[in-house]
Amino acid sequence: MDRIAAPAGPRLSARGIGKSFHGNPALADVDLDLRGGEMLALVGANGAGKSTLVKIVCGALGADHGEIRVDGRPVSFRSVRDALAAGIAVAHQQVAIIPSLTAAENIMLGREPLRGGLIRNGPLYAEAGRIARRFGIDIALDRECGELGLGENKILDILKAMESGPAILILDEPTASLTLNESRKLFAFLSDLKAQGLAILFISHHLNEIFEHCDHVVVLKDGRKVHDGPVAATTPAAVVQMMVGRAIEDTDWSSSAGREAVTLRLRDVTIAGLKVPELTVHAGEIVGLAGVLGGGQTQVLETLAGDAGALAGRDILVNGKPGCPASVSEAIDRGVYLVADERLRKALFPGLSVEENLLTASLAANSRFGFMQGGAVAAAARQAIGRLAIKCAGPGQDILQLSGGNQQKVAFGRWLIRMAGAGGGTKPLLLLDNPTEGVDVGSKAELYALIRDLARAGASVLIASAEFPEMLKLCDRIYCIAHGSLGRCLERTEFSEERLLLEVN
Ligand SMILES: Nc1ncnc2c1ncn2[C@@H]1O[C@H](COP(=O)(O)OP(=O)(O)OP(=O)(O)O)[C@@H](O)[C@H]1O
Repeated sequence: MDRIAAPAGPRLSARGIGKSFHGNPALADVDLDLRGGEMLALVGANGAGKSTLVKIVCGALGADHGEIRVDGRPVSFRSVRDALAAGIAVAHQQVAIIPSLTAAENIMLGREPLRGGLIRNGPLYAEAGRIARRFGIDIALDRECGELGLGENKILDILKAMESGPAILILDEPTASLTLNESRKLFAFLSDLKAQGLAILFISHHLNEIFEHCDHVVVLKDGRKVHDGPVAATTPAAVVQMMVGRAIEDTDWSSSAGREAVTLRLRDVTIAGLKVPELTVHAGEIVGLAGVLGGGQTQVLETLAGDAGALAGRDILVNGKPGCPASVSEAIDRGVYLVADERLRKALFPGLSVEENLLTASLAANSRFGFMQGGAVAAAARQAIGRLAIKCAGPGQDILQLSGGNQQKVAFGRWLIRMAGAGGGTKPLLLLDNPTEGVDVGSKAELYALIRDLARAGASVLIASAEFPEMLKLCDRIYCIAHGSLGRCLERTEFSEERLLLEVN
């Protein structure tokens, strides 16, 4: 940990960094300075080049141009290991924690004290305890990580990254799926690390976090740096303007279409241990499910989308039809469309192109005698790419080459194409699980407008989001999950973040 003692100059300097992919520039001439004891926010719209810059700085990707210095000395990284040896550690968005191991075992993973080939538990717990105390962490070290909250797992993940004693820590969207309480714990931890002299590079789409916790902000737009200055010298509105080139209204996106027929009704059912005494959604309505992470919201949405087998119960109506769909294809035929969380694991097909991913739910509608109708297919994909402003080299690009936020838009676009193909007959029931994770503020507002317009045109929407402010903006009503049961349903007049937090804890 000695490396943390900060020198006067920047710990990390990048100069003139450039990178193109197949001739398309992702970064052009970017400079960045990061000092010890500073938390620097790197922001930009989806596809602006943030992850590419981080990958270059941490040795995962080579730059075409430019120079990186650590403590004033030029460095050349050929791997993440090289960057780690120079004192640069990264904690990625997805936590690399093994749920079946205890907190101590995860902290010590790969460097367990051994005797005769056997792990020595006493010294393992003693060393894990020493590390936890060193960073002021108060987590039960003998608990299995699967029983801990995501926020605690995120802190453990960062603790693991701290094991090499880095002077520079890079955090790529660390709060993307954390609730407010979990984010608070994480920021308290980061603030301690900063006080100890660590230099932190922080990527986030949450401007409130940046203005509350960061010292400096660098804005990227289309691969170029367009702003670099102290957070105290700017405003969220100015940063948004620089990122997306326009102001974003902070508005109410709820449908307020008036309640029509009930399209979704569950009464007295239990879904994966969560009691649901009653849940209703009307056509034209946007309804939220608020809970702590792992509260059962995902299981409710996946069950309704036919992804968890049949659901027994006498009073079940899903998109206007009795009973719960027993399979995903039955749900899709009923007009029940799920935008799943964890996009790369559940919502997208990693080996396929943007176009193929967009069309997977509409193959039948776009084929004739078993053959895909090339023209219709290409036109539908192009339209979705345009409507959602998906930044890609073209429809044939591999989905994995898109930035995270743009991948998320593809997961959404698939259902837009399906809805267009299905015509106006059956109105859809949209099930949205953290639908804007990793999406930038500008694109978020566009997705909110789209969801509201779909609801106003008669769709029913059920949404779960770790971002409570998102649900407060979008929903007409919100059900709160507490103590293993879907409980109180708040009307818009009762909405506030504090109230939601009180109801779900
Ligand atoms: N391996 C790759 N091959 C081709 N293009 C790529 C590759 N990696 C990134 N890109 C492109 O580089 C650009 C910048 O992407 P990057 O992931 O750095 O954006 P980002 O700012 O991190 O976006 P987000 O907020 O969505 O995560 C995008 O247009 C992306 O499609």
